[in-house]
Amino acid sequence: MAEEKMTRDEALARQGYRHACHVMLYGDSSAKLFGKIPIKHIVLMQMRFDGLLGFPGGLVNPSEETLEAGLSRELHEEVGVAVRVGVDDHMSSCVSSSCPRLITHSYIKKMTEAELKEIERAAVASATDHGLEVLGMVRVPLYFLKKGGGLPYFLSHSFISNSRAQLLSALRHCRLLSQGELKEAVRQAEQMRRTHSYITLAQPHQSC
Ligand SMILES: O=c1[nH]cnc2c1ncn2[C@@H]1O[C@H](COP(=O)(O)OP(=O)(O)O)[C@@H](O)[C@H]1O
Repeated sequence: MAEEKMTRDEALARQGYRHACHVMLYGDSSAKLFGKIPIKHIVLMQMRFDGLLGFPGGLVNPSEETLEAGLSRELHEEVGVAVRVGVDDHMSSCVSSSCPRLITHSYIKKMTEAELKEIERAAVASATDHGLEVLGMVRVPLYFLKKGGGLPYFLSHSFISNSRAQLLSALRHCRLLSQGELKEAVRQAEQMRRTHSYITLAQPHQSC
């Protein structure tokens, strides 16, 4: 089902909708996998309590706080350190195709490799949600290995709501991968789904 996109202001003007705000924290990296495959970028997602992948964030009530203040508060609970997200970090808003009367807001925030590593440490050491709502932060592999390893396999996992689409559009928007690489990763992921029936690709999940 196609998603209905809108600006942040249009979203806030909608009556009778709940708002969910999630952020892709990312940055550049000089690390190399096996000492030879450049990682190039760190992109953080998380394994949620329900076994689905998604971004850090949560529900925000705009009548009580701004979307960004609410997202920063949720982030603190999930990653254990204060990460300030602002209006400038907003990327897109759309009506959820899987949850009735929910608008999902997607944010992106670039950080240094050291800051991202600190978040990964704190997410285990001090985040109140660790081991409960959040089972762990995960890095998105942005490289391609033989037989679909790397990004294609990652994309064949199951994702909450529209987070898979949010990931793809954020990777495109930030130019972390080319349009051709993204198309190829999606193509391989779809092929895996067809050929390996034990892998289930994200269907709209009713987790509202
Ligand atoms: O990463 C995401 N991107 C887009 N929507 C998401 C993501 N994670 C969760 N959602 C949607 O937003 C709703 C609320 O998100 P979440 O479960 O993180 O909030 P909560 O911890 O405040 O309940 C979920 O029920 C789901 O429909």
